[in-house]
Amino acid sequence: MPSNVRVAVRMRPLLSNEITAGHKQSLVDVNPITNQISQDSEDPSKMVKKTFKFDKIIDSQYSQEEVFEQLQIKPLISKVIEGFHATIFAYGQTGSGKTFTMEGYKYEDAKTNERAGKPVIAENYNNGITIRAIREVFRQAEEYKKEKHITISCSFLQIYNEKVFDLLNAGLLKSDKAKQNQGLKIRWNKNDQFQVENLYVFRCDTPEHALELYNKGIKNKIVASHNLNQASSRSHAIFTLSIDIVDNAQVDNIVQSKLQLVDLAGSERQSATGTSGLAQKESIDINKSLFTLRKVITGLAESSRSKKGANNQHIPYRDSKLTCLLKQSIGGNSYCLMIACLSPSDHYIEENISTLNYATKASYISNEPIKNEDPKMKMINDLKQKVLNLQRELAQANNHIEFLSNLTGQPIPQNSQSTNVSTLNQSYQGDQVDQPSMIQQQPVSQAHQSDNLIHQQKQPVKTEVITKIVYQQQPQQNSSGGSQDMFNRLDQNQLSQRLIDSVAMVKELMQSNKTLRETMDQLNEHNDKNSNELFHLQIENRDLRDRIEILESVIGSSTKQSEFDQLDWRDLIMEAEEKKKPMTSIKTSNIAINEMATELIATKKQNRQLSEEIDQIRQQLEESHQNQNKIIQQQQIQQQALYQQQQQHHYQQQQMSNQQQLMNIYGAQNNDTPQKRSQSNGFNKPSGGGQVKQPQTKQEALKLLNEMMNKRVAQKKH
Ligand SMILES: Nc1ncnc2c1ncn2[C@@H]1O[C@H](COP(=O)(O)OP(=O)(O)OP(=O)(O)O)[C@@H](O)[C@H]1O
Repeated sequence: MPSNVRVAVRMRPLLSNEITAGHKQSLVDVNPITNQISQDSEDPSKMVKKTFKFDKIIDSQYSQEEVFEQLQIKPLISKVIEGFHATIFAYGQTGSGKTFTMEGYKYEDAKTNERAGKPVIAENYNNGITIRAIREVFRQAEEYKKEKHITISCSFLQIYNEKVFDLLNAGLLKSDKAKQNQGLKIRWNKNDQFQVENLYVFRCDTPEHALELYNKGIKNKIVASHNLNQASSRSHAIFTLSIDIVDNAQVDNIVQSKLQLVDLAGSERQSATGTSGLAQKESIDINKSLFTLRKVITGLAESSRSKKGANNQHIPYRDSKLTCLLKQSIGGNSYCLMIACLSPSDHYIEENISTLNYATKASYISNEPIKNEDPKMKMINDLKQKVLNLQRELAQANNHIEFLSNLTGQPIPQNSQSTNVSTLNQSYQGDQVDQPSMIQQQPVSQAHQSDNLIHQQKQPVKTEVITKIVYQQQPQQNSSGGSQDMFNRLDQNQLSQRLIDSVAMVKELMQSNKTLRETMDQLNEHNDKNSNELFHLQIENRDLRDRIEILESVIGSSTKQSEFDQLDWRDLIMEAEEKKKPMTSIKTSNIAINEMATELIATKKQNRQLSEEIDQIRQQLEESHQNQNKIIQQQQIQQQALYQQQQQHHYQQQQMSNQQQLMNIYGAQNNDTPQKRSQSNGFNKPSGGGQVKQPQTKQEALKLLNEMMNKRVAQKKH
């Protein structure tokens, strides 16, 4: 049965900081009795009031508990326990109270509770819809315990800048990883649903466990918003409770449903955020999801209102991650509740009107909630029904052949005898299909055939030829009451022609039956193969994720190399496994743990050997460095000695050249030929003819030269 998106509006009180900043209560008229809300026009000069009507209007006086009651969330959860999907989402501008409505609790309080060893999220009047809904789901599941076996799991994700982040996979939200993180992929699965790949899903046996996970996700949301420089108002958070329901009376009857609780990003317009140009483009990208959501709401509302119907209009679900994930909720097969949040401040009249407009559009959207049977079981049941129908048709056809054969006195064809039908039936015994009583009949006498035909007439007979025969024979039976009379009246040629037609048709029927059975077998085989493959892949995937998580927690807890070396790997893995245990539905087997432990111990050994080798190489390197240094020192000493020798040599040469000059000068004074000077060493004979002392040092030579110069000057003067 179609069900429109239910829309409620919640107006929060004026906040103290808004009063301080001079905000005033806008002229908004909220009427929870008539469920009408009237908001002033955006342009005060026009003095026009816009009035909207919704399923529920909640003013600022309502407590969180009253909101939960008034929005009839308990009956909605009953639908989820029956097997229907449901979504509750909060929409509105930043600061309008979406998070307060959905979360409500203070994360700081949860931290204090955790430290005190208390349940992290305690009962509190401020608790929002998500927390109350989690408790209610578990309460109702407990109520149905005798009739149904219910398993509850949860997941928590965030969409920011068109990337999907797993809020229950803390490893990927660390600062460096969060920035590189390309986000999880969304795929279209065989059940006609969008599904987030590799999203952690935890089985929860108690509401406390689910709340613990919810709180963990909120904590990770805060961490991620810090690491991604993102404000909470720019990301969408979706907490999902998945519920598997098995009917105790009919174990084949497996139903899977989910409850999505969504806190959307702030829906303020670009003009209100004051961004322009590049910043505006970035802002649009960040909120592409919200932009597309509005397009989807508008498209669905228009097609609901137009006579054409939704099928004729393209709804751009695929344009954003958020709308992909909300496809079933908005215009799909879920029950849906939208909570439009408003601020009473006169600064936000325009935003409020925009929110109310979209809320109105959403209220036109019509969903078609369906019970979500397990697709595999549904297919098996459909196929069983098909087999049953085919068996009926075949049995009817065989009865006709018998009847016609008896009429003409021909032997009954082998493949149409009832014994064959029975054999065919036996092949389905394993499926536990109730066989129609008619199929089990042995060949009946001719006199009973007419009764049988009347009985068959009540069955859904699809083949044209059988219907024709039944119609033709019925008046004859009524008028004459005997088949022999009818035989007499019918032309024998006509009869045999009909018989041939009937046999051909029956053959055709049997052939199509066979083909159908083969197709069904192939389908079943294919289905089994796929399920098997999927199952193995899921196990492999889960194992890998478990392994990654364990390794991450082990490596994360040992940052120093020395600590790392001293770790008892087996203990650590067991410890990490133990921590993870209550959160995951499937435990890693002991064998796998042992294998991992052995692998890690081997790696550790190799690490040690490598470190020893590195140490040896390092030592050898140091020794060779020392040798090198010694050689360099020796070379330096040798170089210095060489340099000194060169200096000495240079000095001697200089001295010699000085002496040579002196000798030249001296030689010139005495008119000596260079030969003579060199022979007599230039200093043997003074000009006065007396014996002159040969100068031994430079000073003596200079002194001598001075004396000679003085003498010469004196001679010239004279
Ligand atoms: N019904 C309410 N009663 C009292 N205080 C409220 C109510 N609703 C919201 N508030 C307060 O208003 C402030 C803004 O609310 P909230 O953070 O829930 O807005 P929001 O729409 O989720 O914003 P954002 O889009 O930035 O996440 C908070 O301080 C919150 O405590």
